[in-house]
Amino acid sequence: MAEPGKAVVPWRQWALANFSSLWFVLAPLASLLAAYAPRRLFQTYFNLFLRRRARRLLNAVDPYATVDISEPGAEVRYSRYGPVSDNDTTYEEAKAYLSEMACSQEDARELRAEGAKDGDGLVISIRDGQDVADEFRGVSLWWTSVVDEDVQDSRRHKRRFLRLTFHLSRRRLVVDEYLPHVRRRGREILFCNRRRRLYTNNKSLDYQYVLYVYTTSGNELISINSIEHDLDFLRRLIRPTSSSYDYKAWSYIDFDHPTTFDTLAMDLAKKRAIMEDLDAFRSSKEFYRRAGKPWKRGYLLHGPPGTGKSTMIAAMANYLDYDIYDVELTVVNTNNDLRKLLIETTSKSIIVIEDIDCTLDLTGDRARQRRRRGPMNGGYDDGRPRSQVTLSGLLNFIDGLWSACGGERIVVFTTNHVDKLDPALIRRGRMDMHIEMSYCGFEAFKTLAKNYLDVDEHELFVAVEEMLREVKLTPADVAECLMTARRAGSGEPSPCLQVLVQELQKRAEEKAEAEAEAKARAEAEARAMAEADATEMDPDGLICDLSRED
Ligand SMILES: Nc1ncnc2c1ncn2[C@@H]1O[C@H](COP(=O)(O)OP(=O)(O)OP(=O)(O)O)[C@@H](O)[C@H]1O
Ligand SMILES: [Mg+2]
Repeated sequence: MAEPGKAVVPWRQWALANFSSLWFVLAPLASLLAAYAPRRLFQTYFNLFLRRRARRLLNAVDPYATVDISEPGAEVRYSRYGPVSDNDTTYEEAKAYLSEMACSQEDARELRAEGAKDGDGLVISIRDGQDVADEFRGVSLWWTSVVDEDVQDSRRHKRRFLRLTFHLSRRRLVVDEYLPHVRRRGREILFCNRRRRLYTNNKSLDYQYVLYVYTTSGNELISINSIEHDLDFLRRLIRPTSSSYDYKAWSYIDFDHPTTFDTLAMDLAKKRAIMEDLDAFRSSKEFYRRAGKPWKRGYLLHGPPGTGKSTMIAAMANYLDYDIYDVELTVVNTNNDLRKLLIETTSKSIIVIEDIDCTLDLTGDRARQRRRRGPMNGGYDDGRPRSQVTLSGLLNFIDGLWSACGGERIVVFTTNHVDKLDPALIRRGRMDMHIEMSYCGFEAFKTLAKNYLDVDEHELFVAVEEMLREVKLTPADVAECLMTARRAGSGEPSPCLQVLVQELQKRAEEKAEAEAEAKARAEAEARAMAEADATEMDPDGLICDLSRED
């Protein structure tokens, strides 16, 4: 309502009267709208409509898509513990795949060669900017090596990519089938070209735990290495110091053992059975998957010292072309450390625990283990923390849930005293095949004679065969005899075999003496027992012998 005394001004009149002031407000707004709205409209329109159309148009002109596989390590990634190594192996796998292709294609003429990481070989790859064509299920694909100089990086880091170009309509085939095929084949090539390794575990970290105690005077650093309190509780509060970040669980050297199954001296039927078993294992990936079993197999090698248990492991590794992980249990602190070791092993490997009966207290007396260890830590042996690895930890190591990761692993235990081991440790399913490595038989001897003297037949063989039936000599002993004459300068087989025959004769005599002694001792004992029985039954000698006439 209008106020009394004041004329009613229509809004138009009011607007005209205030036009100049309104103009000042509206003009900038209008110009802003004029400038902004079309661009916004265009962008929306472009995004919704034109871009899609443009892409279609582009696809019609250029119907090819690309996938880049970049060299690892181009970007340094950081975790909260510091820089982390790039474990993506796709680039290396694709490079190995291309290397094989480049070597087999006549068109690929401009190649690059780099020294292989393992071994003396060269890795051939395509030169930057060069193309190599491939065909997969009738579809053509092209690979190019591309170098991208990262100008933002002050060190002008060169990033290399392997670029795969393919027709857009084949995208699913490339992603779902071709690239996995490239990785698989690349892995196989890398595996064949690599030098095999013999790993051994490093001593578990003695964590230098630190505890920050917040006090009124500031933070104090307290080392609690030897605190006899509930370490488990403290471990939840604290983290290991930074020295543990670069800790490596395994160290390795190139594995270059010359033993093969041909040079391994043992009963031929037994040897063949082992080789067939290994063959069956290697080719049974699908079977294990179907049967719901992790792809691994356990072998227990038992027998006296010097019968070739360690030699057998080398022969297995050479036969299967696997790496060896030699676990030294005494330097593994806890079951958890043991699990971590397992996780860091690769597939196609043999995990070995030698002399399992001697390494830890892993015999069946689990109650004694518990008493010895106490609830928290294993105490100390010679000032070093005693390993807390338990039988159950080891059982889990062999066939717990973690053991299934990776697949294609062989576990080998060796022992001189199979009877000392907990039956749970060596039951079938854990140690699937029990192999007894025994004293040297004639067949094993013939293998050693071939290895050391390069002879298949000799007149002394008959004598050796006869004596080996009587005398127990380990293959290590036989090998030593055959080597003795060689060391003395004779390369001829006869002197070497003579040494062996003499050794066998000596052992046969010792055996006969020992047997005679044992027999005499047994007879003496039997006589003593008979006399003692007689005295017990007739302490006063009253019973007379009626058969006697006087
Ligand atoms: N069966 C075998 N075939 C060929 N060589 C053998 C055989 N057994 C032993 N040798 C020879 O004897 C040496 C010792 O053998 P090896 O270390 O394999 O015995 P082992 O059974 O592992 O003994 P230990 O129980 O003491 O560990 C080997 O270096 C090898 O030269
Ligand atoms: Mg051994």
